[in-house]
Amino acid sequence: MSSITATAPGKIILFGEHAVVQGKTAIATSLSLRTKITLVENQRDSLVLDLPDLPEFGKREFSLDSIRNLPSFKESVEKLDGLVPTECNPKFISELNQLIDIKGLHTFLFLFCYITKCTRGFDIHLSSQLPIGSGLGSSASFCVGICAVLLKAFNIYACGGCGQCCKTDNSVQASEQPCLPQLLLINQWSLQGEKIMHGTPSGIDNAVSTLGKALTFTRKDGYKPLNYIPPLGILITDTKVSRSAKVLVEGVIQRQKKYPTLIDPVSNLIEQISNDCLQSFTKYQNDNDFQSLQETMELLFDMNHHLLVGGYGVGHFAIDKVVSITKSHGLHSKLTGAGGGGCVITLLKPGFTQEQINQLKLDLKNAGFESLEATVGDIGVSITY
Ligand SMILES: Nc1ncnc2c1ncn2[C@@H]1O[C@H](COP(=O)(O)OP(=O)(O)O)[C@@H](O)[C@H]1O
Ligand SMILES: C[C@@](O)(CCOP(=O)(O)O)CC(=O)O
Ligand SMILES: [Mg+2]
Repeated sequence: MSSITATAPGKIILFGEHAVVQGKTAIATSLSLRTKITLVENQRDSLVLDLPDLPEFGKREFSLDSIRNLPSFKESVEKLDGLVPTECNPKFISELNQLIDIKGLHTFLFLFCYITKCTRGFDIHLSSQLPIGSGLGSSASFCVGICAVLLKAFNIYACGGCGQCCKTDNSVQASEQPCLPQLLLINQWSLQGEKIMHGTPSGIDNAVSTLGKALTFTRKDGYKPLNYIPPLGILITDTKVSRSAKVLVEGVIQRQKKYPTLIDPVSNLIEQISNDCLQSFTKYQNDNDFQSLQETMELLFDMNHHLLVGGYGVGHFAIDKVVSITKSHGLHSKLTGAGGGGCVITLLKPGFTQEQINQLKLDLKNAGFESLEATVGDIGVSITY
C-alpha cells in the first residue's frame, strides 16, 4: 500500500466557546494552519509513531501484541463496526495509561484500536502548523486527521466507496475532500477522540476541522454551515501559556452546577451575542455597510470576552495583557477556545495599514507574545493517496 496523507485545519471560535458546552450557539471558522498525518503500512506487526511536536514522546514503536494483549482489548474492539463510532471503554483507557501516560497518546491509540482493531502494522508521522494547547483546535485537527487516514487505509466508507472517496485513476495522485457521508463518519469518530482530550467536548472543534469553512453549532442540532462570513481582518496572538482544555471545560461545568442562577444568564447572553453576530453578517450582505458591521463586531467581541473572564472564569493575566496592548492600538480582542492562556483573536480595523499591523505585532512580541498569520475559512479535512 502506498502512503496515505490527510491534513485537517485548526479553527477559531468567533463567539460561544464554553457556552456551546452549555447547549448555546457558537460560531467557528477554520484556519489555514493545518495538522498533517501520513501513514504507510509496514510488515512488522508494529505501530511506529512519530510525533515531533510532542518532544516528551518523539518517535516510538509499539508491538501490536503489546496493545492486543491489554486485558480489555478484546472485549472493547472485537464486536466493533468501523461504521459505528463508539465511545472508548474507560477500562481500556486506564490500561492504555499503563502502556504510556501521555493523554494525547490515549486518544491516538483508542482511535487506532477501535478503527483498525490492531490487525496491521503502520509507520505514522503527525505534525502541525498549529500551536498545541492554544485554543486553535489542535486536538480536534489531530483527531480528524487520524480518523481520516485510518478509515481510508481500511476502506471503511460510510458511502460504500463512492467515486469521490475512491479515485481509481492511478495516473494522478488523488487529493480529495471525502464525500459528506464520509465526512460525517470522520467527524463522529473524531468526537469520540475529543471526549478523551476534553472530557465533555461540545463537538464544534471536530466539526469545523472536518467540514472547514465556517459554521454555527449547538450540541442539540449539531453544525449548520455558514454560507457566508464577511472578510473580517483577524490577528491571532498566542499567549504561549499552555493549559488543559479539559480542566477549563470541567471548571465551567462545575461553576454552572454550583451557581446556575448566575451562570445561566451568562450563557443566555452569549447565545444572544452569537445570534446578533449572525444578524450582523446578514445585514452586511444586504447593505454592505462595513463600518456598521465593524462597530457591532467590536461590541460583541468585548462583551463575549468579559463574560468568558468574569462569568466563566477562564481568563488569564497573559490574556489581559494581550487585550490591553491591542486596546492601546484602538482594537478589540477576545480569548478564543478554552482560555486560561492559549490564543486571543483581535479584530483588525478595515483601514489598518501593514505598518500599523507590524507595529502592533512588534509591541506584542516585545511583551513576550507571538502573533500568527492565518486566514480563515480554509477547506476541511483533505486526503491524498
Ligand atoms: N501536532 C500534535 N502532535 C501531537 N499531539 C497533538 C498535536 N496537536 C494536538 N495534540 C494533542 O492535543 C492536545 C491539545 O489539545 P487541547 O488542550 O484541546 O488544545 P487545543 O486548544 O489546541 O485543542 C495535546 O496535549 C496533544 O495531546
Ligand atoms: C471550550 C470549548 O468550547 C472549545 C475548546 O477549544 P480548544 O480545545 O481550546 O481549541 C470546548 C468545546 O466546545 O468542546
Ligand atoms: Mg482542543
